[in-house]
Amino acid sequence: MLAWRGLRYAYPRSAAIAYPDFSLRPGHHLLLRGASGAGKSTLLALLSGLLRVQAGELHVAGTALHGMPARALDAWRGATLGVVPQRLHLSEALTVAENLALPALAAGQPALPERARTLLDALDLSGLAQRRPHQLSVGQAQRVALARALMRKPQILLADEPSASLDDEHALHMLALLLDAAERERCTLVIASHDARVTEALSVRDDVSELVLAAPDGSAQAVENTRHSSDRTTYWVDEASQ
Ligand SMILES: Nc1ncnc2c1ncn2[C@@H]1O[C@H](COP(=O)(O)OP(=O)(O)OP(=O)(O)O)[C@@H](O)[C@H]1O
Repeated sequence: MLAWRGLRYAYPRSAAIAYPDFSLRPGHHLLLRGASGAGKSTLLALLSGLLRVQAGELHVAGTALHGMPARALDAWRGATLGVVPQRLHLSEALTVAENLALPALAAGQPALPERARTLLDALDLSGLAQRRPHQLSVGQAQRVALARALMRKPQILLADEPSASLDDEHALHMLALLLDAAERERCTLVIASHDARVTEALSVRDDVSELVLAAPDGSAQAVENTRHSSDRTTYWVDEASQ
């Protein structure tokens, strides 16, 4: 479902971020961890085709993204990925129902109101379809963003720092909702987080792999230690090579 080899990305006038080769076990979800600046957001942008692969191979949901033209990437992204961004990016000018319709409409597809209703019900948002984002609680807004990400039945659900700025109760609830949604919708969940509460909550699951990126500190050496246990895999990357 997710695999890359020799994957590197360099921003202009910056050293390349080199990612260790990785292949997600079938049926697993991915927790992407790492210090600030280690390259988590860059990796999410590569996985979602927002950044183009500069070097190496990247396979996401059965598609080779390396070498794919930008237009094809756009169409692939809309049909394959659901994204819950850290800042939810709900449109304030639109109602909840309209926010949910947006991904399909933007792709020239029908608005799928039935699908929206089903998701709103499943996420305990029934009755809020005509509200605007500023009329929602933080938790409700997050669930709307999750519903929007699920609208087109994605194969991969990406969540960037889903617990940021949430208290313990809401953070764990959001995590549970993501895992439930992934199970119900049969999609692979990719969570980027440096929240210890998320790590701890996911550590009891035997269907979550972790990829841990360390902040580059100037060392040019790449070191990868792979720790396997019977039911869990953690890849520790001590340095991103330059
Ligand atoms: N647009 C950009 N131009 C230049 N350098 C960038 C750009 N975006 C990110 N970087 C650099 O690339 C490296 C990886 O950044 P990235 O945002 O992927 O890290 P991160 O692990 O997501 O960090 P955080 O947890 O703080 O969000 C950092 O050194 C960052 O300064």
